[in-house]
Amino acid sequence: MKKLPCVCGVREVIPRTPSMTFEGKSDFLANIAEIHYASAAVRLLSALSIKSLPNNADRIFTGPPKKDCILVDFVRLQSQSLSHYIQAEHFSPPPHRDIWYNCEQHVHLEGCLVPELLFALALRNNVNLPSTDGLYTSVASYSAYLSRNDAFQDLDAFLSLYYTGLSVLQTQQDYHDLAMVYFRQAAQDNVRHAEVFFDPQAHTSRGVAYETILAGFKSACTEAQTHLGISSKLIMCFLRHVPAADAIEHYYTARPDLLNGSIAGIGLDSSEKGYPPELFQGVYALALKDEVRRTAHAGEEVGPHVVVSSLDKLHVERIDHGRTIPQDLELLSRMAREGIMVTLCPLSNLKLQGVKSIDQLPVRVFLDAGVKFSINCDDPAYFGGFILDNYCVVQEAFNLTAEDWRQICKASIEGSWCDGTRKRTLLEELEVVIDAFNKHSLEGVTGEDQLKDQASVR
Ligand SMILES: Nc1ncnc2[nH]cnc12
Ligand SMILES: [Zn+2]
Repeated sequence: MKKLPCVCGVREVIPRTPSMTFEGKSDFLANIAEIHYASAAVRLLSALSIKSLPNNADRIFTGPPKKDCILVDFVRLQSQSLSHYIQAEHFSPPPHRDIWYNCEQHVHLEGCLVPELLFALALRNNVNLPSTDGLYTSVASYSAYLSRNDAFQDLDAFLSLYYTGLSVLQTQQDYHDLAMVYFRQAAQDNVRHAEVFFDPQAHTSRGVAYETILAGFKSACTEAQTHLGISSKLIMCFLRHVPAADAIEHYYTARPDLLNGSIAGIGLDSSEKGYPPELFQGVYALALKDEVRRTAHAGEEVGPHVVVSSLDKLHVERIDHGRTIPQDLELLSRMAREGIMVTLCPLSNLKLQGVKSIDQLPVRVFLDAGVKFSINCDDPAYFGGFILDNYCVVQEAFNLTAEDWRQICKASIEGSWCDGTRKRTLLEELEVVIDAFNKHSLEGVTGEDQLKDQASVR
């Protein structure tokens, strides 16, 4: 059997030869020469229940994948048995991979605190992570951490883990590093414009200055633009479980940045049950008066009435999640009529038990009803993947056509808060990739040819 030159942690598999197969775990591990990219290595070892690195793969690299490597879908590795996964037919990339040219509007930067950064920052800042629930037992307890991620009962169970981990974030550099985890992956996933959430109250309540958080995130946005070509906007979210007066106080602290565009708008997140949108009418009225952009999480765990209240009482321009919208047919047609975009987060809804399977999400319903929506990753460090993983699971569940994807990618650009010039550029670029895809399809290029093309580009 051919020796693998290297294994990389991304979500698609490019076989060196279409016939390459492995007999099982031990064969697979025996043929890894190097594991490249720490997060992937950690996930791989965890997926295979391996406690330490195999002898012949004792070098772990960080940074972008090398060209000469085998790319492995670690996300699927976690959910399927290795023997199932390594069948040759699972080695082809999704057919529409090339036109997944996208914008993302629903990702929490705090939700990008991947285990390797979490534990590195705990060391860097001398933070003792709690071990009472057996979760953070040592700086090497990645597998405990990952297995916890697979067992969230609901949103609040996840949020308790999410807020606990934030204690490692202390300096401007920490916030910069956190945001760069997202932007680096986004660049690999073909994200061209990203609107990213952050929760200032979750940090100021621990004594971190608002200015520290903002400076770290802003410098990462600048780096993403300069080095990765990704434009971005910051959206500050208010925490529903914290009294609304605190949201108003934070609004005034951030107001100069909201008015000068350093922060593009406001959002509302955290526990949905028991904290109706009405509680936050005051702060949203301030934003409306200041002509500051507004969005809110609604319809993630609770029914469509919270979406209606968010529209009517908070005057939001977008709905984050909106999974339950189709339960109210009048609301469904209103969303289409008023062109209000929904930022769906498939893997998040799956992991937090909102749906039993991805095909229960309203992807086809929204497409047919003309509701604009984008596909997003929410908290990728916790839910098993970044944006492309979400695109992959949607494709698997709904078997969408190139035209469906065109509609989704177009909506994700049109529903963004970037200016008209940037939108036009992105829309033009999208048409170029779709034209190339259609031309390829007409010419009858086979999946295998596309695979070869992609492998040679890398
Ligand atoms: N999925 C989610 N819902 C509500 N608040 C959040 N904060 C981070 N992720 C969230
Ligand atoms: Zn969210």
